[in-house]
Amino acid sequence: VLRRSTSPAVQLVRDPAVAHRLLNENPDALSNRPSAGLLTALATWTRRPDRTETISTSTYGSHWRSLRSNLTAGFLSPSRLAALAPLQRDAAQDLVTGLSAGEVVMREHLDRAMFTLATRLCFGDDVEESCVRAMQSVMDDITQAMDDTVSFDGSTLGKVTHWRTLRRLFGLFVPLGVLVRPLIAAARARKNTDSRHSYVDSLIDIRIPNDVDAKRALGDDEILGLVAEFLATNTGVIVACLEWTLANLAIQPEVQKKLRREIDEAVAGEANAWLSEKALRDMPYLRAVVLESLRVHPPSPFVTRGVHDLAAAASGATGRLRKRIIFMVRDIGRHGSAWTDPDQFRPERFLPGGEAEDVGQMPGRNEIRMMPFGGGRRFCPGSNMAMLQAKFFLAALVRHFEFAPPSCGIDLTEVGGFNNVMKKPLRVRVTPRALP
Ligand code: HEM
Repeated sequence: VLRRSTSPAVQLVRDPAVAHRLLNENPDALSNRPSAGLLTALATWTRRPDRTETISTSTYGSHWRSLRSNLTAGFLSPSRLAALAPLQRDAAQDLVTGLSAGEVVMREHLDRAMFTLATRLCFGDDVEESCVRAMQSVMDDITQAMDDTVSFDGSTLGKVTHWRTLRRLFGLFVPLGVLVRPLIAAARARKNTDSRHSYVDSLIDIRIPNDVDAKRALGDDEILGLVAEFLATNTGVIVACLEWTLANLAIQPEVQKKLRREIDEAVAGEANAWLSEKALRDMPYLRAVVLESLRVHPPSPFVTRGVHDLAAAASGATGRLRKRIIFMVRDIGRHGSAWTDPDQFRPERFLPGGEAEDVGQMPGRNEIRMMPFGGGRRFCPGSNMAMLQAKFFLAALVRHFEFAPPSCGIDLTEVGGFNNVMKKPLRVRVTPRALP
């Protein structure tokens, strides 16, 4: 009885047509994730959880809008994305240099490269290597603790377990803070200098609308939460996407060869050995390979929405959670009504003339056939950057190496958590290429 009276209803959505109808017909009701409200307050012992909100946890409204537009219109604007190139090249160069012939477990190399790049984007390029690795280790623990919250079912017993997991999760922000607070202080100290291009610099500058004093700056606790969100979103999901893509390329050498041909031709037209953002945009097969990987193995396997009490929402509060809707992103991308041979990895479907020639990374206006970056108002604001990173690193790897299955073969079993990663980290046989 208790369980029934306290647990919100849960609706699982696996059908692309139903996902499209729900998101299109209910943009207001589906503009929030389920709030953890009381549980978060208990776990953090804070009365003002709104003061530690990130973009993903903020309620739809002015606070969320300010944080999100700082990321999209400010930090991820096209000109800023173009300015990323040197940092990307350094990270790719380190990744390529670190790989040698033989059987290699790719995840540790990819994690290291992507995390180093993420910290540079976040804080600038003068963070000590030992600090970067220490942050990586704490962020690994945070990701693990987040995965442990996935099984929360809303039951009373679940709430007790969930509360403990949340406490552990929030406890990890203490060691993260020890590493990050000095970097925030250093960024505040360089406030009036020209070398201010990092995400933390942008967070120091923004002003948040506020009922009390019109606009206010973010405090260090809030910046810490946003930094953790940035480091997590810029590492785990992109690494998962690269790992799944390489696994499929190793299994299908003809797809790998075709991709390599396109990469070699594109590099031949470049002034240096790395592909520019413009060149990456003009590579249909590279785009098709990454999209097919995101369709078959979406790194974020589900997307949640919380339908809250509308009366309370009208007065600015989140309101009691009435219903939890879970869009099963993986099932949607493999639905038999939208795809032929949905489980097969076949990038050609995204090429002109293919069944998905008009499908892109975001849901279409008239239909949804896949939604690896979510949909509706809370779709992923980093999708363009994610595509750019995935394509750039994949092209660098396929240009410099050939990838083949190891003696034990490749196991495509998935682990369902917040991030959909390979159960057995990918091991591949790597052969360096003599570059043309
Ligand atoms: C392959 C890489 C990535 C994948 C697959 C991915 C996927 C997703 C998904 C499925 C969501 C939930 C969307 C929804 O609820 O409708 C999301 C949200 C989000 N992502 Fe990404 N993401 C990726 C990379 C990034 C990057 C690089 C950034 C930052 C630069 C980023 C920042 C965010 C943020 C801040 C949210 C919360 C948005 C909000 O609540 O308004 N993501 N992402």
